[in-house]
Amino acid sequence: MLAAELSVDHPSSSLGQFAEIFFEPEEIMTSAQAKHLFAEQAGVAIKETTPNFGIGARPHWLSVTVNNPHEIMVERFLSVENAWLDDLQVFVFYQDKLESQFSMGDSYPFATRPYFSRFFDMPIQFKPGQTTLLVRVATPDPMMLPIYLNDAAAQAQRQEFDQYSYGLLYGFLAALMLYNLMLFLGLRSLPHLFYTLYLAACILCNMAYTGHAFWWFWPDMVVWQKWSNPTLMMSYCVTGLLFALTFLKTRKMLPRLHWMVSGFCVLMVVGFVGAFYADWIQVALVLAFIFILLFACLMIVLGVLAIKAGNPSGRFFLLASIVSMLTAAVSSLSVWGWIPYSFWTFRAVEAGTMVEAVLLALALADHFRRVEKHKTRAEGLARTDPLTGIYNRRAFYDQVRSLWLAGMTEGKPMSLLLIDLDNFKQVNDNYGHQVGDEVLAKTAKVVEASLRNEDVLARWGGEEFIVFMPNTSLSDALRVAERIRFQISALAAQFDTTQKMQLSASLGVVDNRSAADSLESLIKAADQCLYHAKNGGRNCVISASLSAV
Ligand SMILES: Nc1nc2c(ncn2[C@@H]2O[C@H](COP(=O)(O)OP(=O)(O)OP(=O)(O)O)[C@@H](O)[C@H]2O)c(=O)[nH]1
Repeated sequence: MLAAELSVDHPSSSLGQFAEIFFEPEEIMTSAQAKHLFAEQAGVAIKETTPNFGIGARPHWLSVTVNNPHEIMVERFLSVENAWLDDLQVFVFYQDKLESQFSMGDSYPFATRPYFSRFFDMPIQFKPGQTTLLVRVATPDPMMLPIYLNDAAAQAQRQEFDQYSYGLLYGFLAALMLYNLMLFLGLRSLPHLFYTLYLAACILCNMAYTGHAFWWFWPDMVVWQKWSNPTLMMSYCVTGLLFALTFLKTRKMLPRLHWMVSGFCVLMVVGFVGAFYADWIQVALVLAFIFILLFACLMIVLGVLAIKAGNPSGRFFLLASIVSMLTAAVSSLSVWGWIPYSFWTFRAVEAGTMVEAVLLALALADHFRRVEKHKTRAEGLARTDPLTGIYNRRAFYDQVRSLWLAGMTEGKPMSLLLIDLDNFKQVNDNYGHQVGDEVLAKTAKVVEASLRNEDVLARWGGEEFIVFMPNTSLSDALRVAERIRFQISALAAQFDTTQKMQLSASLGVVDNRSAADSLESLIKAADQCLYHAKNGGRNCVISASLSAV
């Protein structure tokens, strides 16, 4: 015997370091032939906690000798914690006699398993003394063999942790997925749809390779079970890239890369569909693994180039992709046997998926916030006069219409002022257009300073301003108008010009009682007053019911 024997008294023992191993020659062997070969020392001790023979390995046989030092029979669970093996046979020999045997794997319906679990678990009775376990594994998938012998308590503990941790993972991803679906339905934005699909593919892909999906969703569909892993891996990559392309707006910002990535996706999918129809599962698996590897690299390249092209949301995206790639690399390398397999290295990708999902959700939120900010700014700009910073004509109507209607309904007094700078053409001609602009901006400031918060001031045209004053009688409005006229005249002193500046304004003032039954007619009446003020010699206030003040 090359390997040490294992005692039943070590719960959660990993079988790898107690196993001898050989790979099966061309023809399928019986358990008796295999046992004979092991007896002739054809096996080698592997001394690794988790034996790993990579993708497409030939069927392997393992032999482990288990010692029960007690005088009574004890029960232990043999647990092969790899959910994707196609064919697993376990033979239990006691004193050279075959006591029991188990056949299971992805190529058998789930119901044939001796114990309902996502892994390959089986209860084994160990009689006093030595028992030999022979295990035969055949699968085109990565042949990684974390095999444990657990007592009932350790088995229950492992299962409990397994269930809680996957409950947390699926619950978290499903909640995020539904939330993004709602956002898509509400906002109709494609990145939210593809992110939802990406999360769905991510959950399903994880459920497939962890064996949950076979157990819960398709326990009798052995052919689909065989194809589910590579198919869902492909779906994961395709939806992830669709999300990246739409989210990073590559079609507009990085068109060449956009078409290259899209073409690559199509090529991979066509290749995969071909392999599916030809029933080349190994080709499909290799394609899926290559796609996953390139997918991780592409996501990082897309993130970097998007940031370079000036897309600020690319930062969260890049961070998410780096986390995802690093953790996926740890898990993949442990599955392929390039770094030691352990619970943590295998499940690193799941922790990475959760972090990635949060970062991508943040990326979407950041993108949404930027779009909203841009929209609000654009809306603000569309409503603001750029020179003076006050409302423009359109915004004036938007603001005042509802105030006017409310005032009319409640029978409140409302007044309106039209202010026009006098001989403004001369200001431009004498001091230049730039000084003219400054005069306009300062006029807006002094008028604004003379008003209450509820009054609405806007630039009505070139050198003309309008003020709507809710809850204001004509006499109050006249007082304000007069103050404004005075302050505009005083503005001239603020300009240090060689030739003393002459500045004044004419104002037309009306109220709803004396002048109008609609906002338009109120403005028209104020305009007429202004016309009279200009004709009357300028630098004065004319109201609808009063003569010049
Ligand atoms: N600097 C500057 N000038 C402007 C702006 N908008 C309009 N103007 C000028 O304002 C002047 C208005 O001229 P007019 O309509 O003849 O009026 P006015 O010279 O003020 O004469 P009255 O209104 O009759 O007192 C024109 O010369 C326009 O070029 C602007 O945004 N900046």
